[in-house]
Amino acid sequence: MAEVIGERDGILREELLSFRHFVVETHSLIQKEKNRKFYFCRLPYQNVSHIKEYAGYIRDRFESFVVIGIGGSSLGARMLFESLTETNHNLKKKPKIFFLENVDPEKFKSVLEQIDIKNTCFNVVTKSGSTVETIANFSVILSMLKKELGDNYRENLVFTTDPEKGFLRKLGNQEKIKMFDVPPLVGGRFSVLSPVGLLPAAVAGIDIEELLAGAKKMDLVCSIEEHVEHNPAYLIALSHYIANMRRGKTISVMMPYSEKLSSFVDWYRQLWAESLGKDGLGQTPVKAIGTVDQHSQIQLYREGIRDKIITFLHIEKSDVDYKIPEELPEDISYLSGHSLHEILSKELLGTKAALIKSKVPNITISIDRISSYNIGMLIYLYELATGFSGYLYKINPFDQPAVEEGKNFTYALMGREGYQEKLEEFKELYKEKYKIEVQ
Ligand SMILES: O=P(O)(O)OC[C@H]1O[C@](O)(CO)[C@@H](O)[C@@H]1O
Repeated sequence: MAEVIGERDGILREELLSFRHFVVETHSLIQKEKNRKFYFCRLPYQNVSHIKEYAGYIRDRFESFVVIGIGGSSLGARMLFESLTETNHNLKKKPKIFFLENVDPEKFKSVLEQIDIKNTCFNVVTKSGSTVETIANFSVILSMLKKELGDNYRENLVFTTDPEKGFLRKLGNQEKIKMFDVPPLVGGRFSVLSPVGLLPAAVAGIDIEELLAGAKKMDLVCSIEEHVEHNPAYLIALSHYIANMRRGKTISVMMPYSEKLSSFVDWYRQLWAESLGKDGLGQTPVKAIGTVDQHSQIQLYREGIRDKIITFLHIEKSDVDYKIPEELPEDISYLSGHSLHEILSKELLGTKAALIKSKVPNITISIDRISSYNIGMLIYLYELATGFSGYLYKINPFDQPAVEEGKNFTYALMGREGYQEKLEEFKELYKEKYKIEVQ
């Protein structure tokens, strides 16, 4: 706040409160939109027994589980897996879980080397049913499965896709493959609490009901409280908006003091970037990890260009911890008897103090521990903050029109039917701009 870091960089309480009427109006619009644009708000209330049941079957039957998807069709599931299972899950537990996102042959090879394809369930996740990377990875796997298993290949597949539209749904219907629905009103980056994220999470042994309970709790907090200072989602949205539009903080750094929350930031990056980056507006989300990036980025954050607002994620208690011995040489005896997690927390406090001294705006979100419930709360918090931000920036946070152009050129280059005109446009562009003739 301005009272701590001054008015040039900090937010004035009056400034926040001046949005009071806007917040009340937007709050009631959001409540009305919960069966339409804000349908993701309904996901915490769904019945998940069918997901749990099928996940149970997969857990009993397969040694490995591979999610084939990209963007909103994988980041959420990966975030749940990496934050809520043991760090070395794949070394200790079954089924081992993998993610095939990119079309990078090296990555593909490394996954293949760690699985026995006959004992692996592949979850192909794509809302549109046609994303190039997903369909390409899937096609290679499909031919391998057919070679290994003949007609029984179907048993090793489960699709998560639109309930009616798209190539994958058509194929699933034809081939009688087990399928789960992506709710049509929920876009990829808001879909982690649907089967997109819940099936892989349940297969990994995560308590998905607790996850939804946390999201419900956050929905409750944010539904009854329309006062800007008491609604955490609106507070996050407004403080970022004011920092961006009135203080020039065009970059939002998210810095968890926890390696396990690294992919929470990957998920947040898509949510914030793809939802709000429109009409020349938005804020660039950046990942930093405490304490590691203290030794890499903090010089810039404190004394470099003043374009950042920083969110720290603090975990109060760690499920594991290691104590530093009492008997240490005098030079380092200040560490005696302390623990690793204690140092992590103190370094966060130290970094925060240093940023405050340099008048860098920052927010701290504390959770008592990394649990399904708390991650459910955080997911819902950021999804709602993003949806609310759409009203602040006066943009539609639920589409991604600018992503399509690159996809269309790729289709054209890959020779997809109906994209001949796009190919001509591509060739023309290269000729004109780069003086390169493309064949
Ligand atoms: O689920 P799909 O349709 O494969 O899309 C994957 C991702 O691709 C995007 O459309 C961007 O290209 C994201 O919005 C989406 O999450």
